[in-house]
Amino acid sequence: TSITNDTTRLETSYEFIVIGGGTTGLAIANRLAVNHTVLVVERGPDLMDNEVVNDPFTTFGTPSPCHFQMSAPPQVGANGTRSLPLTHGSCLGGGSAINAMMGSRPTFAGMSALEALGNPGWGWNDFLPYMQKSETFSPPDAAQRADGADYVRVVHGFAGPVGVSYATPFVAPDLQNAAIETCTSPSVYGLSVSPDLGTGFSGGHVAHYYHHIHFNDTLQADRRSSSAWSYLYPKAQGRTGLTVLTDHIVNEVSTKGAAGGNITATGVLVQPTAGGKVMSFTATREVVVSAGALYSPAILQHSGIGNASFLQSLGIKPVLNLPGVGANFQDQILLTNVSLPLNPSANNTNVTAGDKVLLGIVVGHPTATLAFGSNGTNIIGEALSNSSADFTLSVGGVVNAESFKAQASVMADAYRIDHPIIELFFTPGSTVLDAWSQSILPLSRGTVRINTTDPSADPVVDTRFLTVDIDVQIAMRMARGIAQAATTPPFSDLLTSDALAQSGVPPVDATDDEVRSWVLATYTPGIHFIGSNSMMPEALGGVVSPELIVYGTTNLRVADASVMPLSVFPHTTLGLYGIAEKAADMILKAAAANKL
Ligand SMILES: Cc1cc2nc3c(=O)[nH]c(=O)nc-3n(C[C@H](O)[C@H](O)[C@H](O)COP(=O)(O)OP(=O)(O)OC[C@H]3O[C@@H](n4cnc5c(N)ncnc54)[C@H](O)[C@@H]3O)c2cc1C
Repeated sequence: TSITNDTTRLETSYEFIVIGGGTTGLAIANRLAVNHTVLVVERGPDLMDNEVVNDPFTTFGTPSPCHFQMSAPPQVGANGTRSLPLTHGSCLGGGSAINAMMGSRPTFAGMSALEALGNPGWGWNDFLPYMQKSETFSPPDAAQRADGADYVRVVHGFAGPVGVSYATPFVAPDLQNAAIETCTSPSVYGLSVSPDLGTGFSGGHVAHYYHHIHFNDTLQADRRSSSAWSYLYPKAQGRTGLTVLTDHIVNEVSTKGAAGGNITATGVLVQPTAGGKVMSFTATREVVVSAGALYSPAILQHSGIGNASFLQSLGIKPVLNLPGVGANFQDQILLTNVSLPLNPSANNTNVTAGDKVLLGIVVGHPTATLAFGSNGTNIIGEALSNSSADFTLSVGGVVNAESFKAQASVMADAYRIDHPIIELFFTPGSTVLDAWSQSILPLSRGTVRINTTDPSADPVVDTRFLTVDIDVQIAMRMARGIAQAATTPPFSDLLTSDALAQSGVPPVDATDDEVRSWVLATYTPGIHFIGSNSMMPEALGGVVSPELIVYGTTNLRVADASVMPLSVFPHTTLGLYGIAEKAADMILKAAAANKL
């Protein structure tokens, strides 16, 4: 593999060009380069030797040279609006080089919803083998098992590049077991204990959680399993056909095509990230856009692919009128910074974790019934069905009301099976224990739009968080779930008696108005951006087909978080490796059949 930031010695033609050397892009490039020439263009640098990036315990908010924040239009707050910068990774590995490595998978119900939205071949049974292909799962050792960790062998992979393991050492087992027991209490969510949250079954479970970290010495010991440390850097992953160009941005995809017919991607225009001369590279087979949900729609728009009248308003000549580009953008929301002071007498129980802190070592997933009572699925189903599309349509979050209704309908069906509605997770600290809660399947939709023809400028990402009432109702339930957990033994026994008041979370008996105000004043982005080039029928505002080919093109694919039309990955990364493996498989099959 050649990794360089110098274009002078590069070939100018490759069979495949992958835009973005992030989570999905490097995984796809690795598979294609086994028997094809591939150029990856990555905007950020190669930080292979940077120990801040490599160390799995420097996570989430730690200053890192890969860590960037995009400013975004203000969103709803308790008393007006709030500014919520959007965090993303820009270096080899992309988001996987800075994320919290919580190793989450979708459920059977979630993948059924994705399939029902018009995506045959994307159900759980089709998708599981691709998640397995990407993974080397390290079963818990005897000590971890004694502390409660478990797994279900048949759902895991044991020969893939991505290391997935329980934390080693198994931090704060007393906290973990107390948190699990508390989540089984009817006064919290009444969850049942699961051996493994990756089986596809949800049904209201809580479990010890694994992370995408190479704790397994056969891969890379104690390194985060970023896509760079999984699919690129290890010697076993070396590919003579693979060239990775860092510190350069793709300005646009070059295309040719007859009017009224499908267009063909012929290559990309590239310039140094720091500015400089524009160069052209040719792709003889396909161009794959993997620049993530914030940037991939912007690249298509700069290429003349998007809402034609919008592009014309910026002076860009439309190549393809595809109004869904940049619509359907979504993110889960997070209730975070809930720091519950630790009871000093609990120190002896091994709850402190020093600086070896991993986010979310215990995760609970209540269903609608467990969160909202025995009639919960009907309450949520009706709320979804009755949600008005008007506001979302007026801001361009969906291209038509049918799209909003179709998405609400498959979400209601997913909840009817057993899909989790909320995630509650626990994180150890030295003097505090943190409880966090995250929404899973939001219905609010925003937009990603360029506002200049300068390809190096960030797009405008208008998230429209919590603009559909059902999302606010679920967020309020999330806040109440944290309050209940913090006051229910044995978890509460680990905390000071005034821990909840210290954290600022409204008490269990707070009024709805108090809870709503606190939620609107404190929520943050979940940083699981998706949807801005959604895989769904074109009539619903879809941008790519189930084969991930951009509608109206012969050989332009998008494969990254932007293609997910629904947030069925509670955290995105392990699912995205599944998307990468499936995309590579489809691309290689098409190449072998000489279709492209
Ligand atoms: C702080 C944080 C914590 C997170 N925690 C978790 C977690 O615990 N578990 C989990 O599963 N997920 C987590 N996520 C989410 C997950 O990391 C992302 O969803 C995922 O990395 C997105 O992958 P992607 O391939 O779509 O895009 P990315 O990984 O973002 O890759 C896109 C790449 O494209 C590059 N690029 C952009 N524009 C251009 C251009 N014009 N030309 C060339 N290159 C370009 C970018 O620099 C980037 O490297 C977290 C994310 C963040 C930011």
